[in-house]
Amino acid sequence: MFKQWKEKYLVLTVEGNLMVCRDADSPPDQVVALQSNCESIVEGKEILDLPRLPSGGRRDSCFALILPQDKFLLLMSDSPDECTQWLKLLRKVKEGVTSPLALKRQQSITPCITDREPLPDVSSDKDPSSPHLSDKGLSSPRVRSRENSFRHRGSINQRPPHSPTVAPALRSADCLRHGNSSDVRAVRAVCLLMGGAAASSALGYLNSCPPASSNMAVHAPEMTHSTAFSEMGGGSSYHACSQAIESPHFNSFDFEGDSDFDAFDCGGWKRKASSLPPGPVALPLIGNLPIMDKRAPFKSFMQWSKTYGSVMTVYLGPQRMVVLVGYDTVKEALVDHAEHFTGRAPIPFLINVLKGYGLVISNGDRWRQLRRFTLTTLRDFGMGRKRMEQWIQEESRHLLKSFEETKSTPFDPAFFLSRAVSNVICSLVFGQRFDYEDKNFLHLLQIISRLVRFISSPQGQLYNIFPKLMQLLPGRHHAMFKEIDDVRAFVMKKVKEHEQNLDFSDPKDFIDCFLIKLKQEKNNPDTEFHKDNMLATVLNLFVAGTETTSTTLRYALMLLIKHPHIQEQMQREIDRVIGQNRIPTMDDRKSLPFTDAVIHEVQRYLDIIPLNVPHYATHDISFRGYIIPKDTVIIPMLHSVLRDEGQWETPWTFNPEHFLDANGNFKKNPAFIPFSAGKRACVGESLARMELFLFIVSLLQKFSFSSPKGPDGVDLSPELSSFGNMPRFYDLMASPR
Ligand code: HEM
Repeated sequence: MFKQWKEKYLVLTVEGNLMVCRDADSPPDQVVALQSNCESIVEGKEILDLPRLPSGGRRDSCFALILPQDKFLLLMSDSPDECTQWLKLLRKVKEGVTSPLALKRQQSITPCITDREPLPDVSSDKDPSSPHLSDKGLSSPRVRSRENSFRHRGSINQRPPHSPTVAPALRSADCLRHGNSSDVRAVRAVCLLMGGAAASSALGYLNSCPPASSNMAVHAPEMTHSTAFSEMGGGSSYHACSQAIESPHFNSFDFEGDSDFDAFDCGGWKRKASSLPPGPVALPLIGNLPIMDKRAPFKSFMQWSKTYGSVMTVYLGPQRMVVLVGYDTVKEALVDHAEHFTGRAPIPFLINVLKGYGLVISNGDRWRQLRRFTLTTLRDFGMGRKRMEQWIQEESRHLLKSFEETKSTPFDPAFFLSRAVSNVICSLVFGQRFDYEDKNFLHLLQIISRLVRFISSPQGQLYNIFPKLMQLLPGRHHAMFKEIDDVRAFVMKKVKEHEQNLDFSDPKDFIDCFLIKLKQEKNNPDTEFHKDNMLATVLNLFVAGTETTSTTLRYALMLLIKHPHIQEQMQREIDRVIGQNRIPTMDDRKSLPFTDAVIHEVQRYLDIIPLNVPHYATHDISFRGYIIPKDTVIIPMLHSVLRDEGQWETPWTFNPEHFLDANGNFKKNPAFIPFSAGKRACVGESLARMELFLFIVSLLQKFSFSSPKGPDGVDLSPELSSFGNMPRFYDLMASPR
């Protein structure tokens, strides 16, 4: 399994063999014949899936030797400069431009980093472009302990470390490491990535292994410090200059004797069971469910990641999942390696509801076609633009009126808010808004709310884990599926109406555009523009465009009631910039930094989709030294980013200062990703952000919000916390200002 970067000693022999040693005194763990056994040498910037670097490590300090059979040796030097010099030297030797023997002849050959004090002649002759040994390396305790070293005990190196005259009995005089000390060019090298697919590469090579062995789990007891060379399958046979180098074979070695196989023949990055990220022990069929917090799985994931790290394997029932934790990891996956992390997991409940179609749950070409079309069409209809702003301003007017009608009496704001928010997406998709008194509209909104709550309930999660079983058992999911049929019937009715009234030269909304596309593509056998995808994508937009934004608004008001001083500060800012009468616009946002910061902080603190919408490995993915096998569900955990202690000053507190600089100006934070990130990120982000800003500013301009139970009576803890963090229902009072 992948463990960590480790410091290793590299020794370049005059024969052009690069020996990888544990330390100055150990026999080589691996030998690479540069000219015959190294296919190429690549720089860090060319390595696509460079595993996570240790603190202070740099991509441009890394390089890899590509070996036969998809194996490679990944190395990192202390600095980019040193790396460049290593590359120069190794390439020269590999390409035969500089013969190692010529190197030997140049007393100044470098890297001149010995495991003893520098020789007097070295510095004077030294090639200025050569890597240097840091002082730290010279005084390394490992170096100084050589008197007790393995080599010293063995029969090979009987001479004092500095004696240039003692010819070692069992060494080749041409070995830079073991030859005449004036030739010694043992190098304190570099960090070497140990373990896992990433490191495995050629590390297993040792001629002391029985050549026939292909066992992946061969211990190398002969490699321990207490073993003499002579015990290693024959005296000098370990030596880089020996015959066996010509016919290398690869095996697994547990270099540390801790049963954690640092290196094994894994064929490059290819998957082996042991290259899966670590995670808690899982039971057959039920996986980690018995130890998981069913009401808030993300809490268990956070807890486990303290033990298993930021990339871990978890089993939700029989389903293997890889959970990505923390800003660095999630960003690296979704943004830096977007092409690998864009897949969507099959979500049984949604597949059932959507009959397998539509943007949200699709992959491959279907997803690409639908996503491009959806984004373009939403933009054409003004998403993120002036036209959309006007629709939201218009809807705000209706919302304010409906609040006014409550006459400062307590009411549950949930459906007031969802009617307003939904009408914005309805204008885009259906080309119409619905009256707040429209009973059918309210019925649909209630179903959508129940649907999202159901997915976030333990029962909904159970359906997604054991769909076939749950289908056979009685339960709320059956009622849920029936209710969703009502929403589907509504959408179908709207599609029919659109078909009857369609004007090809003047599309009025998303459905019109889809119908036109459908006609244009009717002779294209590969088209994804058909009725099933249309129905499902319209359902996606209707549901996603309604519930997330309205729940965020509901939670925003809850937080403002809980923190009246923040509410008052926002009102003061709004009064100063906009006044009480002018309709708020998006242009006002830059003049309302405090308000903007509060809205961002509401989203961060609410953390509405803590686990993200699950992603999927549609192929084997190599990531940070692990292999995420095809068909693994991937959870790029938004909660872990929005609460990342390295990114936020007070991650567990509602604190608008997170988005303000010392001068009170709005300050961005890259870890603000409630809409996720990368190619699969929310398509409605700009619409949702516009709605949140315009609705909240309009409401605060006209009302003050309070709770009949006072600020302390507001319970911010979510009622449900699996797929979504669902805030509790509550009553508020809207008092006109
Ligand atoms: C506060 C409001 C919203 C939040 C927090 C939110 C969040 C998210 C998140 C986390 C995802 C999953 C991204 C991923 O898989 O990496 C997503 C996907 C999606 N969202 Fe939103 N969303 C919001 C509003 C909206 C709105 C208004 C719409 C409608 C226009 C919308 C439509 C979608 C769609 C269609 C997807 C699926 C995209 C795909 O699979 O390619 N969302 N959203």
